[in-house]
Amino acid sequence: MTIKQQFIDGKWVHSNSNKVRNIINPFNQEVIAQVTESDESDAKSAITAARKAFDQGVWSSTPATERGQIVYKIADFIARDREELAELESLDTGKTMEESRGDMDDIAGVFRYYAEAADKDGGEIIDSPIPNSVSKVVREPVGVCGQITPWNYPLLQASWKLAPALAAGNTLIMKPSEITPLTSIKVFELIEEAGVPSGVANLVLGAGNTVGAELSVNTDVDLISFTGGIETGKKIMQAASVNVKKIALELGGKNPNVVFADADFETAVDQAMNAVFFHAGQICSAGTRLIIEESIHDEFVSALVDRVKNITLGNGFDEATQMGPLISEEHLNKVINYVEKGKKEGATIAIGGERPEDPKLQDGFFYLPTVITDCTTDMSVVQDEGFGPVITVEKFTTEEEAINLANDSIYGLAGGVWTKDIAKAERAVAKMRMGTVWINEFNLYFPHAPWGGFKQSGIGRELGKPGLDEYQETKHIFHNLKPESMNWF
Ligand SMILES: NC(=O)c1ccc[n+]([C@@H]2O[C@H](COP(=O)([O-])OP(=O)(O)OC[C@H]3O[C@@H](n4cnc5c(N)ncnc54)[C@H](O)[C@@H]3O)[C@@H](O)[C@H]2O)c1
Ligand SMILES: C[N+](C)(C)CC=O
Repeated sequence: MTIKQQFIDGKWVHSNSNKVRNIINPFNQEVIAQVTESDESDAKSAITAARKAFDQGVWSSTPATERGQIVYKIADFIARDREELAELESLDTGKTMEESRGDMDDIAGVFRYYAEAADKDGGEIIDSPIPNSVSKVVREPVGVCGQITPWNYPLLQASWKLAPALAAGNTLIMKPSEITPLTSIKVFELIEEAGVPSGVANLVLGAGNTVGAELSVNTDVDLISFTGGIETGKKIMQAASVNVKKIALELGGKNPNVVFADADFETAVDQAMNAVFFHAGQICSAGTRLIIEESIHDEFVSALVDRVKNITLGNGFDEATQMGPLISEEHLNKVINYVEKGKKEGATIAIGGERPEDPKLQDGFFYLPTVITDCTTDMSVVQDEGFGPVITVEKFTTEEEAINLANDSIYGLAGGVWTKDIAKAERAVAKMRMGTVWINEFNLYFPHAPWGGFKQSGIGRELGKPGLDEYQETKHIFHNLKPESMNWF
């Protein structure tokens, strides 16, 4: 098996340690690839390359239109290699091919969006209050950017960082999750093919506490953009303080899905399932907290349970599969413990709550889609991010109670409301403390609209114009057209 390499200063190279990591298919635990395992010294080499490339101005002084054209080429190559990329993503994460193909389309869309945005900001002229002067504002790249991504949407989360950083003229070092690096490696081949100059985009592969920690603490890095868990986010924030790096954090969520009695019942049931069982619930914005109006609670739970019985678990490459495995044994154990804790706290397992018995699924990290009822807001299953195919159900009787339940969380990533009453929907979302709120929808995102969290779900925004702003410094240029002595001293 060829050992996949890191990409530093325009070259594919082995790590200094020469150590190798096996990459595992979560469906059957087969080794699907071997990658070089970077360490701090590799991260330092990549940072040096990115620093040099930035300081030489090779990319930042390339006209924005030209940068946009190169970023557009990356989008075209992703579209061209869609099937290969989707296969790598499904092998690596266990998600279905349909999901992976959808991800690749979204990813190409993100590169296109930022390619087009690259030359659209000509700065602005300020109406200066000082006579005989010109006051203008320009946007410049931040500098050297460290980018750290998680395993659940490996290339999608990478694209939200790579595309705006490149479009804005930065240099970067990306570190994908050590367990799902395959699509990121492939996209760096496409970045090279598109003609991004050497040293501008660098890829290191390896563990968070070595490579990721070096990116966070190194004073030659100007910005660190991280997507992942809240505890890692806190460590990165602390490390980044050493040189007051700019930080962008996309962290976890425990996302409420509020269903009022007047909602379109069938659609709300169907979408409540999509909200949580897509990618086996391993989605930051999964609608894991179902909050149902009491008058329809029993009927809703019963309809949900009936449909959950029919979810087909299996290999992501099998067209019949609706839900794949969890990412790893370690993560499976976390989900098992999370549900067991809920049981001890008095919640009821309406369906699921264990591993499947099907002999064909025993080599994979599968967990049954699970509905937990009799939940109260103080329970850990309601408050903690389980990150598995598990939905908890709470009841409410008044609009105010529904909103209070929805907001009762340290997180504030996303949430949804289902009702036919337009005024009620608008009242509800106005009070929900989350970065994204959906009315009669769940889990939708697109490149044009910003994404990010209130409260402990993060700092900053990705996607949309704010996603580009993260990678830009704002500079005010004041030009005195009639300089005169002040005669103050
Ligand atoms: N808000 C969002 O948009 C969003 C999107 C996807 C995932 N997530 C969150 O990601 C989490 C799941 O991902 P995960 O388990 O890979 O998260 P994680 O925090 O364990 O790891 C994420 C990345 O951080 C690296 N890392 C680990 N320790 C580090 C350290 N000390 N310093 C620097 N880097 C370090 C890892 O190697 C990995 O690349 C969930 O909480 C999920 O909600 C959030
Ligand atoms: C941001 N999103 C929804 C694509 C993936 C979250 O895990």
